[in-house]
Amino acid sequence: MQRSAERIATISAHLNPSAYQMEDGVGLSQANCRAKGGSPGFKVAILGAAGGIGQPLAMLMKMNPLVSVLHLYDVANTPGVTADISHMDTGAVVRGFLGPQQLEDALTGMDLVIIPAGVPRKPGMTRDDLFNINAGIVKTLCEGIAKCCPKAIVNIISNPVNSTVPIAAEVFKMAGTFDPRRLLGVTMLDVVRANTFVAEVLGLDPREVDVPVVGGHAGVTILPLLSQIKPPCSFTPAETEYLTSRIQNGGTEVVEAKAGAGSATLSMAYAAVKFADACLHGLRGDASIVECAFVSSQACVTELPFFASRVRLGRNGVEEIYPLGPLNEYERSGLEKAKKELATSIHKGVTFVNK
Ligand SMILES: NC(=O)C1=CN([C@@H]2O[C@H](COP(=O)(O)OP(=O)(O)OC[C@H]3O[C@@H](n4cnc5c(N)ncnc54)[C@H](O)[C@@H]3O)[C@@H](O)[C@H]2O)C=CC1
Ligand SMILES: O=C([O-])CC(=O)C(=O)O
Repeated sequence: MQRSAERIATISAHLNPSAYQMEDGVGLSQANCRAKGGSPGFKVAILGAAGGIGQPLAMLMKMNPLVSVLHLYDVANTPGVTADISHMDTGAVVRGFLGPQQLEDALTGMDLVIIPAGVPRKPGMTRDDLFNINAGIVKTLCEGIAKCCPKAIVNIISNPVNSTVPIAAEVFKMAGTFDPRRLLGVTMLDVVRANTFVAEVLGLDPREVDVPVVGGHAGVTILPLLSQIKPPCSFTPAETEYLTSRIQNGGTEVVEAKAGAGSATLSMAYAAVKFADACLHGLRGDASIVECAFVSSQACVTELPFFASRVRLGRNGVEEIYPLGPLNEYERSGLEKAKKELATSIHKGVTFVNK
C-alpha cells in the first residue's frame, strides 16, 4: 500500500513538481520545502513541449531570467521532460501537464503561450501538406487559450503558419477574445537563416547583420528584403538570386538533410526563444523591441489581412506595424508572387474554422 502511494506521489511530482507530497509523512516533501517559487517574472506555457522543437525550447526558456513559471504541455511524454528540465538550477518553476484533461490547468494564468504542437514535414512534402493534421490541433489549443488565458500573447510555430495563424484568429473571434496585437506567427527562423547566409556571403559576423524578412513562412511567401539590410550592402544579381532562393528553401534544406527524421528543431528552438524573449521584453515595457512576425496586419501593409512585417513589440504585444519601405524591382516581383500564395493559404485557414 505504502509503496503504491509513493509511486503515485512520484508520478504526480513528475507531472507537477509543486504537487509532490509523501503520503506517510516520512522525509521532507516538496510541498513542505521552504522555497515556494513565485519569483517576479512572466508565466509561459509551451504546447507541444515534448517534441523535437518543444524540448530544446523548454530548456532554453528555463534559462530565461524573465520567466518565473514554465508550463510544459503535450499529449505524450511530458512527465519525463518536466522532471528532467525541472532539475536545472535556474529561477523558473517548471510544471508538466499531460493530455487534453490537463490543458486548462496548463493555460490558466499564462502571459505567453508558445505553440510548436503538430506534425513536421518529411522529404517531398510542402508545409501545406501538414494542414489536415495541424489545423485541428491548433484550433483545439486556441479554444483552450480563449477560455483560460484570453489576454496571453500567443506565438504560433506549428505549420503551415500562413494558415494556422488565421485559424487562431478565427477561433479567438468566435470566442469574442480576438486582439490582433496578441497573436503572432513565428517567422524568426527565416530572419535567423537570412542573417546567417548573408553574413557568409559578405564575410561578416552574423550577429552584425539584420535582414528584414516579410510576407509569410513558406516558399515564395518568404521575402527577404536584401535592399534593406543592416549594415547597408549591395549584392550582384547572382548573389541576390542565390540568397533569396537559399532563404526561401532553408526549411527544405533541413528536411532533406534529416531524411525523414523531421524538420528544423534546434535552430527553430533558438529562433523561438529569441522571439519569445523579444515578446517578454516588450511585455516588460522595454523600448524599441522590433522583430519580424506574421501578424494580422488589418490590410495596412498590403491588401491581405495577414502579412509578416517588422513590428514593434510592447506591453500589449504588437504596438506598431512598419510599412514595407522602398522595394527594388526584384523584391516587387517577389512580393506579387508571395501575395498570391498567401491569399490562398489565409483563405484556407479562415474557411477551416467557419466551415
Ligand atoms: N514556424 C517555423 O519556423 C517552424 C515550424 N515548425 C513546425 O513546428 C511543428 C512541430 O515540429 P517538431 O517539434 O519538429 O515536431 P515533433 O513531432 O517532434 O513534435 C511535435 C509535438 O507536438 C505534440 N502534439 C501533437 N498533438 C498535440 C496536441 N493536440 N496538443 C499538444 N501537443 C501535441 C506531439 O506529441 C509532439 O511532442 C511542425 O508543425 C513543424 O512544421 C518547424 C520548424 C520551423
Ligand atoms: O520546413 C519545415 O517544414 C519547417 C519549417 O517551417 C522551417 O524549417 O522553416
